[in-house]
Amino acid sequence: MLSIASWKRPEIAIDFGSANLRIVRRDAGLIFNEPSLCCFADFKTMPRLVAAGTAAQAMVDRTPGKMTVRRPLRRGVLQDIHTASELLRYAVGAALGRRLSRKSRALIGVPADATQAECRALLTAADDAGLRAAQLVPEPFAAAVGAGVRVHEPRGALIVECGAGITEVAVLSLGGMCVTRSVRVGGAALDQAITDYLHFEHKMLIGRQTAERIKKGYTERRCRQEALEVKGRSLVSMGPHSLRIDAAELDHVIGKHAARITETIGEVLNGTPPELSRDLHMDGILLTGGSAATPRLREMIEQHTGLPVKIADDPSLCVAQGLHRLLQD
Ligand SMILES: Nc1ncnc2c1ncn2[C@@H]1O[C@H](COP(=O)(O)OP(=O)(O)OP(=O)(O)O)[C@@H](O)[C@H]1O
Repeated sequence: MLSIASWKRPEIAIDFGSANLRIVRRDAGLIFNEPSLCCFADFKTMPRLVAAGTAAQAMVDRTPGKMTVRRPLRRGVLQDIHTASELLRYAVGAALGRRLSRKSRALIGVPADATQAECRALLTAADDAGLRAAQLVPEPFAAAVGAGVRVHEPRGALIVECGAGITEVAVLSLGGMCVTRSVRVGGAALDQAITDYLHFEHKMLIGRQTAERIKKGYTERRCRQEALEVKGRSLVSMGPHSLRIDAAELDHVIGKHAARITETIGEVLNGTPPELSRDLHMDGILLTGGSAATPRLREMIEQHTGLPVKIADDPSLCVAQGLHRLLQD
């Protein structure tokens, strides 16, 4: 990873997530925020981009045989360089216009524990998309900056960046990361757990977008303990079907998912030097990322660690906002 201080000022920064791609410009802030998706025709033979971002999301699980919707990242890391460079080219073009995009230098967020091969793949995709000399920034660091943590002070701060594909836990102090761990689960794994639960317990098939809608609906209704209506296909009658599920049923699914995250936080706390631990006891834990709002996650972290837990303002935008501040430094 290159040092930010050695960088000739980049003009844009990219939060390239498993679920969403966000671009910020130094002088204008957030200028692009769309799903990380591309739809191709004839992907295996001669791939042709049909749609990207929001337009591609409308096509998920609705494509005919010749078309396929692809995600460039899975579990926080790049899996498909071609799709990634197509999406970056589309996003940078949409955000900046074609002429400008070809000359742009960029800062790109990357998981703190990404391997060298994963970092190289991301840089190759950026280069293929026409971006010059991209520089990588660890996402938990960017998230902390975006959430307003004074990262350069000699004081420990514990950040849990809860994304769609990966959850990263980091203790920061003096402008660096002292202890980091990640677990390759996030909001997408929770959507899958909800899908599996309905399949096995209610004999009902639902799509990925429905699972995500159920999760978000549950976030809103849980405090009122309201039941949720779910629509899908019955595995018994094989036809369209709807049913009502109680918030308590989803509590159980979410509890199992959140346990993997609390375990990772426990490992980080166990590996944190005593002076930093003292700071964490006073300041608690800060949750960032779109999945920070997941019900029970905050409660379970509080119960498991005994530390106070806060959710950042606009948690899903913390990485992008942090990258924006780093562009201005
Ligand atoms: N209100 C909500 N309740 C629960 N989950 C939510 C809510 N809003 C968004 N999410 C989830 O947040 C995730 C997206 O968060 P974010 O944009 O931070 O991820 P990302 O940066 O694309 O992923 P990653 O960093 O893991 O690669 C999705 O899984 C989405 O379902």
